[in-house]
Amino acid sequence: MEQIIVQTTSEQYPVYIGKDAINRLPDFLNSAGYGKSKLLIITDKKVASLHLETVKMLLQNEGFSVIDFVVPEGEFAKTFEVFYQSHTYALEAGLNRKSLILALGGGAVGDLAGFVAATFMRGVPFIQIPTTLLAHDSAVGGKVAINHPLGKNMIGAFHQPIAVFYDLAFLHTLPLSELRSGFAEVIKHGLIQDQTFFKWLTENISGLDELIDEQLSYMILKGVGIKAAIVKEDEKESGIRAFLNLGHTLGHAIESEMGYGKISHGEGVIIGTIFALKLSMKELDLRFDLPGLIKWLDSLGYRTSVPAELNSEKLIAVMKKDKKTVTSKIRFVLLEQIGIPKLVELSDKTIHDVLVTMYS
Ligand SMILES: NC(=O)c1ccc[n+]([C@@H]2O[C@H](COP(=O)([O-])OP(=O)(O)OC[C@H]3O[C@@H](n4cnc5c(N)ncnc54)[C@H](O)[C@@H]3O)[C@@H](O)[C@H]2O)c1
Ligand SMILES: O=C(O)C(=O)C[C@@H](O)[C@H](O)[C@H](O)COP(=O)(O)O
Ligand SMILES: [Zn+2]
Repeated sequence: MEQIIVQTTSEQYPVYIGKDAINRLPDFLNSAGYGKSKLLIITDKKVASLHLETVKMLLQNEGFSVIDFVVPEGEFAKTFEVFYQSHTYALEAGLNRKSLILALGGGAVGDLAGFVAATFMRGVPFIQIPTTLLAHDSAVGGKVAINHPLGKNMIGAFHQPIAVFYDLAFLHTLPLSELRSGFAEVIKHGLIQDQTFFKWLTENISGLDELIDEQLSYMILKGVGIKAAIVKEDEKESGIRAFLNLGHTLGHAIESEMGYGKISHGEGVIIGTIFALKLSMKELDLRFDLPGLIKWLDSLGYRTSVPAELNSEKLIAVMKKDKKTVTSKIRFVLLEQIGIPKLVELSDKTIHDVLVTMYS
């Protein structure tokens, strides 16, 4: 069992990572003073069918009072409607300010449940119990949100969990497509902060269907470590936290233009990352074997070009609403070198000229 402490300006919390990490939950709750609290597990339909019973039984056997609210899978959970329904359920079930919310699932469940926790009676504590590879990123750092038709994660808050229990056994039921989505954020963490780790990934990961626990655990520890270090310096994205957005400017625009849930978050991020690397080579003289990277990504089953049905002008218009953008120019995370990111504002013409090369 590994433990990483996340320290922000105002909060400090543990991330337990490993097999059987979930077994630590009852003791944690008792020692943190939640022994008598009503616990609300928010999870999605798929995760409920696979893992809800395990978590509920663990808590009920130790005498906790636990209820659950099951939401639709994926981006369908990150809507106003489901957000509202979650609040209605919590109110009707008699949750109060001493209650605690547990997010059991991937990033979509974590983002929704965290935002419900951030807003229920002006804020109650919550715990992340990630069940996807992607959630090594989403469960740490306190960004919680739902989507708006005009943009990804547009309605949200910063609300740190009080703990994260990352039990690798939950990941054994993940389909290949979800491992692929999650691995995109692992690659991102290497690219923005750790050249050696990025090189290790390209040299050691040749198929996502054959990942073993040791590799998963190594990647999660690295990713959480990188994220925790960035969030420690800049909890609310006034500076370096924006580097965690590598590939997301175009990635989010692709997700919202295709319709949330039509392409996974990670697949959008990979296309956005290739775009950011092309821009970096043009604007910052980044020296990088992009054909080699694309070949590797292709072999892992990623889409590496912008879907043909998406209009480049419309994508640029959507990117203008990106949260990083504060002037008329869109702001991108680019790389001066692998491991050395930089925020750069670019003209529409520069963006357009490179974007049109992103169609196959
Ligand atoms: N808050 C953040 O910092 C942050 C960071 C990265 C991504 N995100 C958000 O996270 C979301 C994507 O995360 P995700 O892919 O983990 O989300 P997800 O919750 O949508 O999970 C993906 C799919 O996998 C299924 N699933 C989850 N765990 C499973 C398991 N153990 N076995 C089988 N199936 C399982 C879910 O039912 C769902 O269908 C996006 O909305 C993205 O915007 C947030
Ligand atoms: O934690 C962060 O900061 C990130 O940017 C992590 C991203 O992987 C994640 O997708 C995040 O939700 C994007 O945030 P947003 O502010 O661009 O919506
Ligand atoms: Zn992301």
